[in-house]
Amino acid sequence: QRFFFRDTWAEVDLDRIQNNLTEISAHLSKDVEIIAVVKANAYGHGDFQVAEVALKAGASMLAVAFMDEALALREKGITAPILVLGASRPGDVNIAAEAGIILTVFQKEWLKHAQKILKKDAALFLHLKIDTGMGRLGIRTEGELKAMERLFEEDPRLQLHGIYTHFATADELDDTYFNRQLSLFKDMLSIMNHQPPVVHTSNSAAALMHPAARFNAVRIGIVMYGLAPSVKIAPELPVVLQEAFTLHSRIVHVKKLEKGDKVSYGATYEAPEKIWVGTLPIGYADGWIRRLQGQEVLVDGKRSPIIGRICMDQCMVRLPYEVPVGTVATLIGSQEHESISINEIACKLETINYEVPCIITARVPRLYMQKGKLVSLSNPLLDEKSKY
Ligand SMILES: Cc1ncc(COP(=O)(O)O)c(CNc2conc2O)c1O
Repeated sequence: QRFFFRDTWAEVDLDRIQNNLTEISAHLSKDVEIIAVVKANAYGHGDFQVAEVALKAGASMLAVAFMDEALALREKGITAPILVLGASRPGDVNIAAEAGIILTVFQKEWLKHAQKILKKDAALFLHLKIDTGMGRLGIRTEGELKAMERLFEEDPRLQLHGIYTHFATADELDDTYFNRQLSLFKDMLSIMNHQPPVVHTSNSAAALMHPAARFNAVRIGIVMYGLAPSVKIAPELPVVLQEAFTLHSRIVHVKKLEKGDKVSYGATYEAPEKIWVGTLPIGYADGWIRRLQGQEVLVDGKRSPIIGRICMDQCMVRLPYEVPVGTVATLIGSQEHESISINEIACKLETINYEVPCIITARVPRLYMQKGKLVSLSNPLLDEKSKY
């Protein structure tokens, strides 16, 4: 395993990401564009690698959370349009304009400040965000909309390229609140002098469960990674998804404990009988947080519980029997007939599946697989310039 020196790694199956996206776009009508949401390092999967695959699979645009993520993709060679979904500073608009990055706007003052900063020949592409009930970012009144529209009409440097909103409950079975948001958005659209080129409201759940909300582009994140937007709608999804992210480590130490022997900080775990114990080089600084004590990992196809407190860089598991040092442990993924899904980890952590791949930190290298082969690897600790 060259280019990383600690035997813990994540594997990202790029074929699965491509297939998920192909499945989804086949389900949508062909006049609906896909905006691939690759923020937060593509939900922990690798922003550049996922962006490449998503664009190849037909996405026409990428979306990220803030400008740094957009500029990072540009520096890695991505030339496709990138929409920044979050807030940005008016002072940075020239950088965005020059890098062909589309910003989200939702305050008239921001727009007026940007006008003062923008170079005279700049072209700044903007998507106007409407807050129809998410309560996060966006204009909320028709008055704000008309005032902003006037600013766009009077200044050719400001290109109103899109308008969008975000649903708070698209992944729930009850669509009352969803329908209220959708109709508010349509009301706002209806008072505009003319509709911008790109109109989008849907995240994964809305794109798959609410065809009436598609307009001419959808913002696809979680289902591209093969994960369901929520446990509730998982059984209703009209496409088959394949999880793309797995997590593995190799046992670095094996020992037999006698009844009463202790394991890890606080000596909180006491061997109930003679047991075999393995040590894994993964801990809470890798995002494998302490709450995961007791979670099972797969060793030799058997579910093996993490015993004692999880340390910063290591944790211990109770082995089914003696296995050789170097045996692979699968923390997320499958071995033989057993599998541990991201959803199982999310349940153990009392969180949602989105959070799990996001919290696996950068010091866990990502290995990219295509057609079963390792095609690239990202290890921010030892990047391309490293001599190792
Ligand atoms: C504005 C916006 N559009 C689209 C998406 C993609 O959603 P999906 O992954 O469900 O398809 C997100 C994800 N935003 C978040 C996902 O988790 N927390 C968030 O704020 C978003 O914030």
